[in-house]
Amino acid sequence: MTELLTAAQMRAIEQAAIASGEVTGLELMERAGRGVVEAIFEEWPELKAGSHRAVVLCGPGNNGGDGFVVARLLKEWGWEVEVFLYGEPAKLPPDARVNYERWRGMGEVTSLSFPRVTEADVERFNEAAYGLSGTSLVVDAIFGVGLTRSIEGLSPLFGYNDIEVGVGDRLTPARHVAIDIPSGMFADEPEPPDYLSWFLADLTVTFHRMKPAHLHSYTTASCGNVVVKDIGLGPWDHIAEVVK
Ligand SMILES: NC(=O)C1=CN([C@@H]2O[C@H](COP(=O)(O)OP(=O)(O)OC[C@H]3O[C@@H](n4cnc5c(N)ncnc54)[C@H](O)[C@@H]3O)[C@@H](O)[C@H]2O)[C@H](O)CC1
Ligand SMILES: [K+]
Repeated sequence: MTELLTAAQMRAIEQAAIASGEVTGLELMERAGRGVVEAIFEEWPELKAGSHRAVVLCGPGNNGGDGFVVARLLKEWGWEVEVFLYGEPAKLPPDARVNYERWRGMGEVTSLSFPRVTEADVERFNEAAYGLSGTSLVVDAIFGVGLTRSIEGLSPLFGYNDIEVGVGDRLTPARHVAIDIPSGMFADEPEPPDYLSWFLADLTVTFHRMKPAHLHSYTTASCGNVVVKDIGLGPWDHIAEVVK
């Protein structure tokens, strides 16, 4: 079955799987994070060797939770990883909080002011992600299928996608990976809000099945290459049929 799922259908499938007692939200989050790292190395095999640097930008919900898992896994792989949080640790949902704490056991988190980022935040983030620090990968784990409101207030943070990365004197654009969907897009809408025209991902890793947002291509496709990773929700797929 390959048709698209809405955010509500995805949530219903996830809740049914968890309610069955056969899997926990935390296990799903771990599988999601592993799927993202797998997709990164499939997309860019050159990143499997040598030491690399990633900047992970986590948001206030479980999409951010996936980001903390990805940060931990890349660090375990030997990468240098810098993590930013747009959100409040105390208000993270339980599974994201567990992964926040697991990450904190091995690395720092730079908090951005919330809910409105400051110019200083943008400077700090751009320097980490696009200064001469040789960042090879930027992971967008701010918002996923739970985005409910416009994020225009965050747009300064996203202006970065056309800044090239200085690695020595060789400028190479950092690779942008979006977890689940590029932040700012609404899962059920194939067209992004117009203020999002500047945000492009090179790779979007989503879970279980594609959502309407993944069909979107904005001049150059804003999701980039979309990869669907199985996180073991197949047995509950039929739940989608009873959700509007
Ligand atoms: N469905 C699954 O099987 C799995 C999903 N995973 C990941 O979880 C996210 C969905 O997480 P959720 O917490 O529902 O939402 P988000 O993380 O996308 O963020 C929404 C979060 O932020 C708040 N919010 C919404 N809009 C705004 C705004 N404009 N400004 C500030 N804050 C905003 C909102 O209230 C929420 O709290 C999914 O995408 C996956 O990445 C699991 O990890 C794996 C299984
Ligand atoms: K995202």
